[in-house]
Amino acid sequence: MTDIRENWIFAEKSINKINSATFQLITKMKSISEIPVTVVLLESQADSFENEIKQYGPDKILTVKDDELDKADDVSVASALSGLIDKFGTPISFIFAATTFGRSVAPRLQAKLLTGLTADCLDLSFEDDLLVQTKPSYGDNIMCEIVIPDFKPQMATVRPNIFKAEKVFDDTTKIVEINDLNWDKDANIQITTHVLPAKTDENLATADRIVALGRGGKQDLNNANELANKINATVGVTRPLTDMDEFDQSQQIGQSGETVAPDLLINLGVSGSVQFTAGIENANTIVSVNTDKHAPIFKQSDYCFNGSSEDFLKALNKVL
Ligand SMILES: Cc1cc2nc3c(=O)[nH]c(=O)nc-3n(C[C@H](O)[C@H](O)[C@H](O)COP(=O)(O)OP(=O)(O)OC[C@H]3O[C@@H](n4cnc5c(N)ncnc54)[C@H](O)[C@@H]3O)c2cc1C
Repeated sequence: MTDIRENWIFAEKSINKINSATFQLITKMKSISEIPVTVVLLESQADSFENEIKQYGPDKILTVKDDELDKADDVSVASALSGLIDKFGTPISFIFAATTFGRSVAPRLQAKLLTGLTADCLDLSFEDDLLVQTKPSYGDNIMCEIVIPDFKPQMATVRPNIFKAEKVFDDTTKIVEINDLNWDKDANIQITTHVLPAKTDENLATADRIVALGRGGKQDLNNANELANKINATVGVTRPLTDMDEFDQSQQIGQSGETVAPDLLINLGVSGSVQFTAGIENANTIVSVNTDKHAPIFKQSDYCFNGSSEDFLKALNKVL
């Protein structure tokens, strides 16, 4: 297979829109790549998501138009991407968002291509053509830099909301349309319809304001809900609270939950473990409430209230 001097990004689609993590990856790759950045987009004949993607300034978009592939499952998508590499050559790197879909497609493609993949990266950089992939390890206590010197494409999945997406205002993106890609259809699975998850209005990853409850704040759920309603915030939790009936895993913030980037984050009874703080690095203003004045969360907070979450919530709800 021939090598091509390009870095590729997989454009992930949620229902009827491009996942914002794709735009974040384009901005990041454009800032570190000295060679062209190409976005791979699979879409139906009627769609034109390339118009949205090109606002973020990739050098090229490979648009595969195929109504069947648009509805394909992760096994078939991996097959199609492998077919695309057969057709155009092996890029230097191929990057996916570390979403549920990206985490499923990327390793399937890696196995087909017999190359290396680093999952769940927090940062990327290049040393010439070598992609340096930074990811947390040992319970997030250290950051590892991983490289794949001997195989291509160098593959990585990157957590959403680590990088900021920025639109650009030049119109130089080249769009290449492909209408004849061969791919193996997975005969075992047929996707007949896409259904939006029930809680799209409370999506933590894109929420502007979050009230986060920890073990020290769980008894104040009613007051916390009242505050969240008043300031139009989404409620998130630390991992231990996902064992309670009131919460589920989709509300968990942190290393094994959501990475969030709100304008305002209010932590109530959250100690500030590294696994939790790994998910809040891009929050803008952090307010934390804790009865322990030495709680680690205070080190990462802009405003600290050393006291009980009950006192804090009652006082704040009263003035709002
Ligand atoms: C592989 C792995 C992955 C993990 N992933 C995640 C993850 O994604 N997200 C996550 O959150 N955790 C994760 N964890 C768990 C993590 O290590 C911590 O156990 C967890 O974050 C602690 O949650 P907490 O802060 O709610 O509880 P605690 O650590 O028990 O802290 C409770 C805090 O509340 C304070 N407090 C007590 N009473 C009050 C009160 N009345 N008012 C105000 N403050 C009070 C206490 O002083 C304390 O600081 C993971 C662990 C592992 C091993």
